[in-house]
Amino acid sequence: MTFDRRPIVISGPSGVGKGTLIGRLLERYHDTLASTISHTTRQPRPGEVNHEAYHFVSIQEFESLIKTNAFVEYTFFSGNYYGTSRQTIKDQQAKGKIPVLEIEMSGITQIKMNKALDMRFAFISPPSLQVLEERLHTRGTESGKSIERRLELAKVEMERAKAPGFHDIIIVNTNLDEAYKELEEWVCGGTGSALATC
Ligand SMILES: Nc1ncnc2c1ncn2[C@@H]1O[C@H](COP(=O)(O)OP(=O)(O)OP(=O)(O)O)[C@@H](O)[C@H]1O
Repeated sequence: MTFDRRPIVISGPSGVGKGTLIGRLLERYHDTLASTISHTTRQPRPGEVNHEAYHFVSIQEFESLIKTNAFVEYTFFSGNYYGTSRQTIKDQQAKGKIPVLEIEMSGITQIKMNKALDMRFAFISPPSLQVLEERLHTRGTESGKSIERRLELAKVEMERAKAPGFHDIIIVNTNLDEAYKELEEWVCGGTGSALATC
């Protein structure tokens, strides 16, 4: 039996529940799936451990990595760089794991432009922008301005996600358990089944 070992890319607007869904997936399938570790130039938050939460680097280091083509995708957001290195994908594959990437829209475009990369893409959508706004407020991690900016970006992402074939699956996260089940089925089952152990 052959299994689909392609890296899994999960995207969606900020606050839609990606982190929550991916957390569940990785907890359940930790023997098979592993999240990649991004590079960032932002400061670590309390409790964030270098090389676990992120690879924290200086702007100079990040820019020199860009020049050496070290990233499959990177972006500059809110004054900081964020990127996924080729190395973090290889590291997880070397451990026999299927890499799971959580990235935003421009990252997907960069990955899709690179024909040498073969990944599969899931988009997590909120039921509505209003619900998304409520979740961001409830999470309590963002200022009013930051929520506004995230909602603006969400509109663009949701519009872009409608383009046929841009994502392999769109999961509407209305009910968390149902959205999780749909994600798990996509990861584990159907044609191009990813996991032997699901
Ligand atoms: N189906 C759901 N119903 C209600 N609340 C939800 C649902 N899914 C997630 N949430 C809540 O919404 C908030 C945002 O979720 P989460 O932090 O996972 O989003 P995210 O997409 O990872 O955001 P970011 O990209 O900013 O990290 C959290 O407080 C989470 O508990």
